[in-house]
Amino acid sequence: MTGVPVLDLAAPRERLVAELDRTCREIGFFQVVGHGVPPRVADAAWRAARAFFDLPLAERMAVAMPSPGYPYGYSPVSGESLARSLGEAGPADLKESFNAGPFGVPPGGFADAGEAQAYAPTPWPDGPLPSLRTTWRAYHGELHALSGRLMSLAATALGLRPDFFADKIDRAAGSLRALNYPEQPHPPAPGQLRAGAHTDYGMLTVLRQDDAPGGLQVRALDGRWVDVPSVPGAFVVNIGDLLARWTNDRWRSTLHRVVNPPRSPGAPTRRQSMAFFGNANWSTEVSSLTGERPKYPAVLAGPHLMGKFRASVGST
Ligand SMILES: O=C(O)CCC(=O)C(=O)O
Ligand SMILES: [Fe+2]
Repeated sequence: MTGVPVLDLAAPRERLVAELDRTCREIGFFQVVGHGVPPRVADAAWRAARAFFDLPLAERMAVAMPSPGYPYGYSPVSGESLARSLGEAGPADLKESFNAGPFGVPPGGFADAGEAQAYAPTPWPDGPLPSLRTTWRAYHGELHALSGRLMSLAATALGLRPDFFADKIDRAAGSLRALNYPEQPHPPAPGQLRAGAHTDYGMLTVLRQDDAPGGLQVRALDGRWVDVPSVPGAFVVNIGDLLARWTNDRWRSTLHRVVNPPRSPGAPTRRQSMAFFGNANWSTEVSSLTGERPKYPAVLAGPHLMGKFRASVGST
């Protein structure tokens, strides 16, 4: 398989799950159309994110992540190195982000302080941008529902009953992140990228991306970096480490990165993306569900994810 296929979620289920299994084994990425997320909900959240990044830095910093390792809020340019989550001493990424946690708290209290932190409040900007919170609430709800549908398809593709994951993701802290990759008036430092090569940590990531130069690339099985073109209205979906581990590596959590735009003066190169990170319930035990000899020891979903996140912000 060369490139990242586009799957139509409105296609017959049998064909869809066969294609899903194939692409998750071979490249771990696909794009989806026919997903049913209303464009006006997606566009409103997208525009609010752009307006947030257009605010003066002082106003963005007013909602900065309050401490290292705090999962939500604003992270300024060079505040994160995704390559560092893999233990590499990568230079800081040329991106800024705003990160929002879940919009409600699940019933029944938290298992431990880690789970409570996954539900920590998001520091929302007020005043100039009341719409960030309201538009993101609607978008978060849509993407939470879409990732539930994708997990049902995933279960079928893995030979499980369609609702296998339902009670393992129903109290998961899904988070929403908007990324802004600014213009690059000066050449980046050697090895410095918009986002360093990394894998995602959780179950599924559902990404909307701009059509701008300097975009997302995925590392194919043969080691080549493959562009993920912007398809209007589509979401890019990829498998995270936790789901790959759960499938005993039948499915791949693939390295990806965001490269710098070409240094062609005059052409606008600002790029935006929005990622929804779908997770599993904090206390769900993840151990091979393929029936083959497990390659990895069992882990609890939440603590495993939080450890990776902390490494990426250098707070371990
Ligand atoms: O901006 C993108 O296209 C990808 C961002 C990404 O991979 C991430 O935030 O995990
Ligand atoms: Fe990623």
